[in-house]
Amino acid sequence: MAVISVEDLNVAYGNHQVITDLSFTVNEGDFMVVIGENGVGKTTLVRALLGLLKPRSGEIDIPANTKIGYVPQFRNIDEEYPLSIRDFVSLNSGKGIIPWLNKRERARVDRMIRMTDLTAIADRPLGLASGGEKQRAYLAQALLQSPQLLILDESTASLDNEMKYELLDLVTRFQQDNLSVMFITHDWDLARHFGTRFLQMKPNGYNEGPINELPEHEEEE
Ligand SMILES: Nc1ncnc2c1ncn2[C@@H]1O[C@H](COP(=O)(O)OP(=O)(O)OP(=O)(O)O)[C@@H](O)[C@H]1O
Repeated sequence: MAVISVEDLNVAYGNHQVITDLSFTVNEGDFMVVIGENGVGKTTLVRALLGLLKPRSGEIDIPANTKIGYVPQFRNIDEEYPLSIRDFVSLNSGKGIIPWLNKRERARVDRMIRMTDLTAIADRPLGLASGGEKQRAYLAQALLQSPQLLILDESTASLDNEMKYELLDLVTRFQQDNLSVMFITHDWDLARHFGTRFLQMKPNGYNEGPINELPEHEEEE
């Protein structure tokens, strides 16, 4: 079953056409890698999928019961950021932060913190966490609502290589709960390692297919 299907999508900023006649589908259980060079329109696509940008034309079809979790590009959080990791994850409960959560909601937050290996540091301010810990906190926050689709927007860009693999390994653990993933990247090694399907965005068109059909990486003109 499709969790997102896109047909003939066109997105522009004023006169600057960024996405032209793009069609693709993400099905249940896919780890869809969206790959392409800088400036090709990957983030623009994500913004359109999240409803933050109105397409010029085309269809974005997301079934009514599909929730989307979103892990943004890594942003450095100020050391003085006051919320603890647990409070930061709780922000996505729709109820504000602990202690106003009920017992069930609190148990849910704790479970998510456990599943992202953050239990030992859950009371530490997020601002003092390492890059990888911050990413896991974003992941826990995004997964708190049990989304059917998780969009990771270059979330690994500022992590070192080992941490990138760790974070995505963790994401694949959640896939066993029928989570579909859309991973936006320009890292070809990560794409091949974790992807089951790919959408390649190029200045002159798009390719979609199973990951074993992802072409060799060539520098684009
Ligand atoms: N708000 C905006 N107004 C005008 N042009 C924009 C805006 N945001 C992005 N663009 C342009 O749209 C094009 C696509 O940008 P986008 O950020 O979607 O690319 P990307 O593939 O995500 O790039 P990167 O890999 O560098 O993050 C670029 O030429 C960019 O300069």
